[in-house]
Amino acid sequence: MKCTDFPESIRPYVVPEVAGRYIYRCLGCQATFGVEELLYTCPQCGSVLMIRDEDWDRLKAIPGPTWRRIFDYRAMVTEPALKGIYRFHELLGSILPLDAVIYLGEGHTPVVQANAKMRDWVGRPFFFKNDGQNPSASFKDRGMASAFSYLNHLIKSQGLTQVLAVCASTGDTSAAAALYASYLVDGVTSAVLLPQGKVTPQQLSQPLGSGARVIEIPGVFDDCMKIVEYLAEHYPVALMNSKNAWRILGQESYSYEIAQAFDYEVADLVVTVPIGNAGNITAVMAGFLKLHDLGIITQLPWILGVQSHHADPVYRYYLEPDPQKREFRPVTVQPSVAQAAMIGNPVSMPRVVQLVEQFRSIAGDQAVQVVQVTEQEIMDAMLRANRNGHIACTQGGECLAGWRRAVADGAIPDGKVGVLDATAHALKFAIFQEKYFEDRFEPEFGVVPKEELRNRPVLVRPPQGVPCPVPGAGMDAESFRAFVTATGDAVASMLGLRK
Ligand SMILES: N[C@@H](CCOP(=O)(O)O)C(=O)O
Repeated sequence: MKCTDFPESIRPYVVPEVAGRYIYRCLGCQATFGVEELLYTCPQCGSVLMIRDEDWDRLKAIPGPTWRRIFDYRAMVTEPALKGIYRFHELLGSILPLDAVIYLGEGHTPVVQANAKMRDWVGRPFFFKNDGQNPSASFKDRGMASAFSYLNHLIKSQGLTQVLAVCASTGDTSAAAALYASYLVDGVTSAVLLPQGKVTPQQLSQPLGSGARVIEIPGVFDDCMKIVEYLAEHYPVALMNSKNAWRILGQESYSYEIAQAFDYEVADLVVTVPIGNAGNITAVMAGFLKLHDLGIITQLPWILGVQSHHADPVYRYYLEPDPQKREFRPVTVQPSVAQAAMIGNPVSMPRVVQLVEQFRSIAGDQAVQVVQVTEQEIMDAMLRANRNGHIACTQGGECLAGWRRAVADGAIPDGKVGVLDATAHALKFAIFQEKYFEDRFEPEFGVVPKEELRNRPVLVRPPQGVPCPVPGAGMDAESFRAFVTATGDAVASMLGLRK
C-alpha cells in the first residue's frame, strides 16, 4: 500500500524518522555509555548492559491508540526496511537510518490457535506463535536483524572494515548469525563456536551452508560462551550472542507482534517462553513494559518461563519466595531434548531479575512465573502438538509442557489464554523425534516412548514373483500394471480398506 493511500492523520508517521538518544546502561553500577562503540559488558564493573532511549518520553506525546493505528497501517507498507521488525522502529531502533536496515524476511510470524482436542488436553485455550517460520527457522533472526542492522550502520557511518562476527551457540543463534553475516558480504565474516556433538545435524548444516567458520569445542554451550566472552575481551570481534544488547532490542518485536495479533488486548494472555540463555524472556518482558509505558497496551499479560529439570537455574532461583534470600547459582546441565535451552549459566540473568521485579511491581507477583518440566513431558507434548497441526520444536514442546503443568498446578485461572513460543522449526530437531519413534533415547534423557505417540514408516512390497521397479531400469507395461495392482491391494489391506 502506498503512503498516499493512508489516512491523512497517519501519513506523517508512516515512514519513521531517525530520532532518539540511545545509551548502554549497566545493570550493575548504573553507568551509562554511548552506543557509538559496540559494548557487551560494562567497561567499569563488567556487568551486563541494556540499551535505553534517553529521549523515550518524546514518544509519549503520541497517544497509545494512535501508536496502534500507526503500527497497524505500517504492516501494509511495501518498503522492505519496514516489513520486518522495524515496523516498530521507534521502539527498538529509532537511531538507525532505514538504509542500514537488513531485512531477510524475519518477523510477522503466524499465531496459530490450538484445536479443541489440544485445548481439552491442557484444560485452557492456547496458541502457538511459530517463530520457526523466520528465515533461519528460529526466533534468533529477530535479534540478528537488529544486531546486524546496527553493525551495518557502524560500518557505513564509521567506515569499519573486516568485522568478524562471533557467537557461541546451541544451534539457532549460529544459524541466524551466519545467515545475516553472509548477507552483508563486504566487510563482515562470521565464526560460530558450537559444543561438539550437541547441535542437531540440521543446525550444523546451517552456518556451514552460509559460509561461516564453524568451530566445534569440547564441552557444553556454557563453555563455548566463556570462550566467546574471552575473544570479545581480548580480540577485535563483534559478539553476536544476546549479551549484545542490540539482540534484545530486536527480540522485543516478538511482544509487539503478539500485542498486535490480539488487537492490543493482552491482559488475559499468558505468554509462555522457554528459558535458555534468558535473552528471550528478557526481550519479551522488556517489550511488553515498553508498550505499557506508552499506553499502547493498558494492562500487561502474564509471563510464564519454562525450564527442563536438566537445565533449570532460573526455576531454582525463583523457588525462593523471599527476594532478599534469592541467590543465583549456575547449574551443571544434563542432556536435554530442549537442546537449544540446555544452558546452566544464562548470561541475561541480571536482566531477568530486574525486569521480573519491574513487571511484578505493575502486574502483581503472579504475573511472572517459572515452571519446571521433565524431558519426558517435553517430548510427549511436542509430539502431541505436531499430531494436531503444529510445527513445534522441542523448545515449543517445553512451552506446551510448561503451560499444561502450570494449569494442572492451579497457577493459571480460568479465562487465561496461552501464547506459546515455538522458538524454532520442528525440522531442526527431527533427531529427537526419531529417537522417540525408534526408542533409542540414551538413558540420561530418561525418555520412554508412549506407544500411541510413536510412528514409523512401513515398507510394503508386492507378493513374491510380482515384478518391482528397479531405479534406472525400464519396465514393460504389463509388468508395471501387475506391480501397481498387487502393491495397491497390499497397501489397501494394510490400511483396512475394502473395495
Ligand atoms: N539457544 C541459543 C543459545 C545462545 O543464546 P543467545 O540468545 O545468547 O545467542 C542458541 O541457539 O545458540
